[in-house]
Amino acid sequence: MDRIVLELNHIQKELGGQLIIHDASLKLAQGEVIALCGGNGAGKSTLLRMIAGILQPTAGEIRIKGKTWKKDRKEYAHQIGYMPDDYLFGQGLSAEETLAFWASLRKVSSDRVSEVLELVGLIQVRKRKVSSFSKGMRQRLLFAQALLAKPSLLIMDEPTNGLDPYWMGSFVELIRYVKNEGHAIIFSTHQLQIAEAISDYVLFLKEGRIAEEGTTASFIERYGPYGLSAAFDKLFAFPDLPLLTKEIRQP
Ligand SMILES: Nc1ncnc2c1ncn2[C@@H]1O[C@H](COP(=O)(O)OP(=O)(O)OP(=O)(O)O)[C@@H](O)[C@H]1O
Repeated sequence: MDRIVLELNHIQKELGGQLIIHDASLKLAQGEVIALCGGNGAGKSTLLRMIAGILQPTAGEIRIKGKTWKKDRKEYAHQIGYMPDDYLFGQGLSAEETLAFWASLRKVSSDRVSEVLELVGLIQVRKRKVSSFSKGMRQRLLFAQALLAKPSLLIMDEPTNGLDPYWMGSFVELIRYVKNEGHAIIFSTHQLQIAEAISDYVLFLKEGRIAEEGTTASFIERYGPYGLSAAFDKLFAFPDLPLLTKEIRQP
């Protein structure tokens, strides 16, 4: 059986007359997690939006379980759960009403709404208006909507942004659970410790190109015990600025 869920073949994206993504190729199988890392403006969100079908590549092809957005839009969209990096919620709705609305669009049962509210720890506050939620609570609600239809492919743009240490740890546990259920996951993050904790494979994007890639173990082999953060420093540090973080990290 073919376990490949997501396939990118030589993707390019031009925006505003500029090439934002140069040539990205990757494969992601069932039960695998890929972390997209890189500096600000590297192209992570653009790449994830293309996978989610929100943007179309200028060149190259994206397949999800063999389907393309162009030819099989419905089947393609059906496989995806997408958590954007920012979202403006309907201000008058409660958490439960918000999820129930998304669930009805995706023909998901109300039992599943309660299940995901429980998973992300919002069941007690489900009747509260989303407008009263903190950033971290809104992130958890966005995560819950992405999980609603038990997608084959979970796409998340900076999912741990705004989470406190408790929910950060819980998020790691949740992703491990979702991974063990056989879902494929691709997400972007600036938090290298999160990439290290949950991903099988890490891609560093720099100026729209895949600058480094490999398993976290392979980063340790190549860059020493600080693996991903040493790779990040090499790829993205400004040579004229002192690397204070390095000193802080030294025991
Ligand atoms: N609609 C657009 N028109 C022109 N340029 C764009 C557009 N959207 C994004 N860009 C540019 O594309 C580049 C990549 O942006 P993107 O948001 O994908 O980066 P990112 O890696 O997600 O960054 P960050 O970590 O800061 O969120 C940036 O230089 C950005 O200015």
